Amino acid sequence: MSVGIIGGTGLTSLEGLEITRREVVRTPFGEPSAPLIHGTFRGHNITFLARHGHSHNIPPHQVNYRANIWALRHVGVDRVIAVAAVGGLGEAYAPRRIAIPDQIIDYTHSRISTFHDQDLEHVTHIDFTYPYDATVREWLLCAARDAGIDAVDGGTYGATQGPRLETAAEIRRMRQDGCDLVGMTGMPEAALAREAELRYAHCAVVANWAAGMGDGEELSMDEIREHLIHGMEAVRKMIASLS
Ligand SMILES: CSC[C@H]1O[C@H](OP(=O)(O)O)[C@H](O)[C@@H]1O
Ligand code: HPA
Repeated sequence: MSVGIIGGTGLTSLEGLEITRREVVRTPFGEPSAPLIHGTFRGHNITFLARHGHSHNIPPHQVNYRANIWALRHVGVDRVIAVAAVGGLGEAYAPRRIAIPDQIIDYTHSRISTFHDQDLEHVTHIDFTYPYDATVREWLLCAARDAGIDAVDGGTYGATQGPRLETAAEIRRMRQDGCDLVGMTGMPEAALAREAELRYAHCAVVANWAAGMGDGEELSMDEIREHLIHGMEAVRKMIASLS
């Protein structure tokens, strides 16, 4: 089994990964965000990819999601853990909490969201009723339990276009829609992974209360960064506890 880890904000490299090789993959869809980093981590073969590039210079709406997913599949990855920073919308999703969401609502637009748009002979509709892979979700939840981390099992991830954060009214609407978490990169990444037949789940790290939640103050990037440092430490522990 080969595990792909897509690291987002706060996780541009995986500390503790014993690197064996860096690989620049060319894809029919252009350049992935960064070279793939192959290595081993506590007995697992891991391929790490920095979603926003190693120097974090690619904003969420400009990530080449197709190239990233294609590259992971090309090198033989079969499970993908997508680590993502999110805002929390509900009581259970407070800053620093880890959540393994089970649903998605997609509010993004103008992103290329399929591998199938060049197929002139067939129209392909993938099933996406349950957007995350059940086995990878359970694997992550077990790892969290083993690491002593109280991760939330479930939640709906609302994917927004970014790169700006949301307005308080947008977050109120998202709550009414049933969103628990908000981020900017969950789609089309998850749908492309499904099209590519990769087993994919999200490990969401709550970096802040979503806009207008919490104490109603404006969002502070310093606070977000601080929460993320703690949250990503928990993610590393979880990855170290994967069975
Ligand atoms: C305020 S940080 C916003 C930034 O963090 C998330 O990135 P990722 O999902 O790659 O961890 C969010 O989607 C935005 O890109
Ligand atoms: O509040 C947020 N909104 C969107 N993306 C995010 N990523 C971290 N926090 C947030």
